Amino acid sequence: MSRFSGSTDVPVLTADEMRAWDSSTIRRTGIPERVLMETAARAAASVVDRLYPHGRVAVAVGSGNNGGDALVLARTLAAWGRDVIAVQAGSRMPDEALLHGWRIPVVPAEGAAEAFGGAATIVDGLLGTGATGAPREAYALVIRAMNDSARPVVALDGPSGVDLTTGAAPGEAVRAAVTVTFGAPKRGLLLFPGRGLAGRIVAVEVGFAPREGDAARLITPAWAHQLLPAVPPDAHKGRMGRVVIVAGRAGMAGACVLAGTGALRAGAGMAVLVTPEANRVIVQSALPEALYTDRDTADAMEVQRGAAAVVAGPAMGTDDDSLAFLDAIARGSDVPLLLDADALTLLARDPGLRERMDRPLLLTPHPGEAGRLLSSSIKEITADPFAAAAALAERFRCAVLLKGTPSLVAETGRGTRVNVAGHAGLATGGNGDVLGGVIGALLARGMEPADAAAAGLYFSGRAAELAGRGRGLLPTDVADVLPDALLKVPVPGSSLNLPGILLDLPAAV
Ligand SMILES: NC(=O)C1=CN([C@@H]2O[C@H](COP(=O)(O)OP(=O)(O)OC[C@H]3O[C@@H](n4cnc5c(N)ncnc54)[C@H](O)[C@@H]3O)[C@@H](O)[C@H]2O)[C@@H](O)CC1
Ligand SMILES: Nc1ncnc2c1ncn2[C@@H]1O[C@H](COP(=O)(O)OP(=O)(O)O)[C@@H](O)[C@H]1O
Ligand SMILES: [K+]
Repeated sequence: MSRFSGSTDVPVLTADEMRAWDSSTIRRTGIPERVLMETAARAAASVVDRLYPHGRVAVAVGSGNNGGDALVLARTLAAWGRDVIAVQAGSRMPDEALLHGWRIPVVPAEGAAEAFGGAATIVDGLLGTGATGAPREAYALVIRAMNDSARPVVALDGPSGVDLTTGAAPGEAVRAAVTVTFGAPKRGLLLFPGRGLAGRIVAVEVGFAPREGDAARLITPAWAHQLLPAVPPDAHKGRMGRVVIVAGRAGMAGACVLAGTGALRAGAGMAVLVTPEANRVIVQSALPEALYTDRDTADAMEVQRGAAAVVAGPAMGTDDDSLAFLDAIARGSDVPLLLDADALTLLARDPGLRERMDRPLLLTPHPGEAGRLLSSSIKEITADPFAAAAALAERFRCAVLLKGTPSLVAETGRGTRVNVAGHAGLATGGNGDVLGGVIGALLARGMEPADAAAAGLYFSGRAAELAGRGRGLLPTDVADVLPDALLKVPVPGSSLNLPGILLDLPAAV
């Protein structure tokens, strides 16, 4: 289960942004680089000592500052009484003065396999944010020895060989059990394959200045809960938001039921399901709390009267009749509109739909739908989802929730929000429908589209974590647990029980 500090603000940075933040902190605050390194390495030493308290620690040392962190960590653990050995991968060691006179045995890269074989735990201090391209030969040799050793590896800042901006691994890459990352999680740790290679991700605070500007940020529990509008004690159904859901062509009633359930479980005052007559008996039996409207005879303006938000698309169909109805819906009101699934395919076919509507808009594509909207391939979308989400937001002048691992929320002029709540048990058809309903309810409570999208992702992901059914999780389970996710702010802190942990994310399995 993901664990966070109480902070509302945890940036997610590219390697370049990290370096810029580094140097601006040093320039503005006068803190010496050595102090940042000392703080980072001591935090990592605490994690290593807490998780792996017994046996020898072999520390792989690169020639840059990531190697400097490794030397400080090695010296710190030695001073704490641990048995430590270093493996030198670069042609030179970082400044020996970092060892403060502690004598740590050092072996060359060729001795890595033996050194790792004789250790209980390995620390990867080869490459961090300064790496470019695939690890060169001596580094690759050490990385292979690490991965072959069957010992747990703790990576400093990131697993060496992973591009900390893109998550790509162009050559040999460390498979870490744990990554201790400094100051903020790096974007490349949250994107696959980097996410898979990083193992458990522990982000530690190391003394940076507050982060300004529009960098990407994590969707944290504290942030999501603080956004939720309070429920007035004298609430009535009219004030809690009426959500209109256009979903489910004939024979596809499930999408409509799931979206409606998501909306009501997330606290909507009323859900109106607009779906063909053929689905009526099913949706009314499955969700008697919702109102039913026959899509084939509905007037698009009339059906949106009194609505606070509209969700359109899940399994609604992509034929000409569906496009005509979507067009009428889009033009028929000015309350926030969420377009998902088939509505996105229709929008890709008729992008002019955007110009014909005048209302706050949120698109929630998966990479396939995003590819159709941007006329690019799924591969291009997933290679740089941050860029794809931003391009969609720009192109359609709206908020965009791009689904994936991780799912992202972008809007022009705002920092992208990154969701890390949830797990692969959500990869089941129907979870997108529940999510659409949840976001619809949040929109109906007056939240901004990008905020509603980000909060919807967090609360659905958190519900999936709380439901605890692993890969057997059903979308209805997620909906059932949603009220608990919405009610309870998780207690800050991680099982490491150390101060200064910003994020503690379990390994992706
Ligand atoms: N500067 C600071 O204030 C802080 C930096 N920190 C650490 O410093 C790291 C960044 O340090 P650097 O900028 O020195 O960069 P790195 O240590 O990540 O890497 C640069 C070194 O690796 C070599 N190198 C680059 N690509 C390579 C490749 N493909 N194969 C083999 N060698 C390669 C370079 O020639 C250089 O010697 C961070 O990841 C973090 O671990 C931390 O100490 C926290 C504070
Ligand atoms: N491995 C995963 N980890 C976290 N969230 C996931 C994972 N797989 C899917 N999800 C989430 O589940 C939802 C599935 O949505 P979608 O692909 O539209 O499904 P469908 O339309 O079939 O219901 C999205 O919010 C997605 O981000
Ligand atoms: K590293």
